[in-house]
Amino acid sequence: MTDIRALGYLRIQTRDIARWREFAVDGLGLAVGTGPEPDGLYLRVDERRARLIVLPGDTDKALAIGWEVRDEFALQRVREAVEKAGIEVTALSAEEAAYRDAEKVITFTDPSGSPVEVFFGAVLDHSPLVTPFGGRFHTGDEGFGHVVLPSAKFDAAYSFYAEVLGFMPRGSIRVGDPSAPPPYPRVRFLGVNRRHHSLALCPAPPVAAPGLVHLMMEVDTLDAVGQALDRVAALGFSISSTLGRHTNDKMISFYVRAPGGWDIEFGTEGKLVDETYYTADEITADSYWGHDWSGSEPLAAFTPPAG
Ligand SMILES: Cc1ccc(O)c(O)c1CC[C@@H]1C(=O)CC[C@]2(C)C(=O)CC[C@@H]12
Ligand SMILES: [Fe+2]
Repeated sequence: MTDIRALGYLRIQTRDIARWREFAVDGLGLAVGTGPEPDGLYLRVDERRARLIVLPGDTDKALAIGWEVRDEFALQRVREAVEKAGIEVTALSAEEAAYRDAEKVITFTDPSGSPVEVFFGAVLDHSPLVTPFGGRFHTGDEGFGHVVLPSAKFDAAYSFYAEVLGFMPRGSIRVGDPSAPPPYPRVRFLGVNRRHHSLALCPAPPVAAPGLVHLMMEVDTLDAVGQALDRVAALGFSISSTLGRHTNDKMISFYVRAPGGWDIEFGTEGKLVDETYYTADEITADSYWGHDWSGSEPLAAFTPPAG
């Protein structure tokens, strides 16, 4: 069992915060929340002040993947486990934790180089959540959603999340050349709660930015998914994958390119896992239907910069 309860938040940096606002608010239908940076875009989908924090900067990249634990004792156990694995951990000051709307936060870099924060004591916003198009997001015990991270040190990263942090393996899919001999490169899915996966690791070349393949957010109806698809398409955002239903979590989703070269997966009907009976299986198709990626622009995480 793991002390990690859920994906809590994602903080990113972008060169084009105005376009990000159009994308997230006018397109995906997230509510505008509040936060400490006057120029920051704080995006709210539930009773947390912000789940997705977008800050202006000179590159597009992930600043922090925020994982949540239940209390300070769990946070201390995580800290000890990570340090025992030989990774340096920083305990943030009370001011730095308040900046993240948490009571206590530790930070470290995972074996692939992704910036990780682990926190407890999320600060809540009890004001009514008014999303611009009435969309209702599925978070709660299942957390914010899932992230897919590129990894150039796949085996070390997988072992770290599964064996040090205690994420539960939730199966895999082979990727790359189907005629290549074993060992097969795989995307591996990992869960920390009843959401099928809160994290997936994807083998990738060593590319500096943005450090994200996608972030998945879940809404409560198929109509809300379709309406968001219509809006982002009308706003000129590139649809990376058509609508489809995944074979592992059974989610119906589409993928759209965010400013910065990575995707948001926007879906519904994700199936809850009963860990009592679950086994980590290998899926041989990503979807029962749909999910046509042929129109996708290349993901920055798989594309070394020119020159
Ligand atoms: C297969 C699958 C199941 C559940 C998900 O939430 C999900 O995002 C995926 C797709 C993962 C997908 C993949 O398996 C092969 C490589 C892909 C196409 C990418 O390059 C991004 C998404 C990746
Ligand atoms: Fe996904």
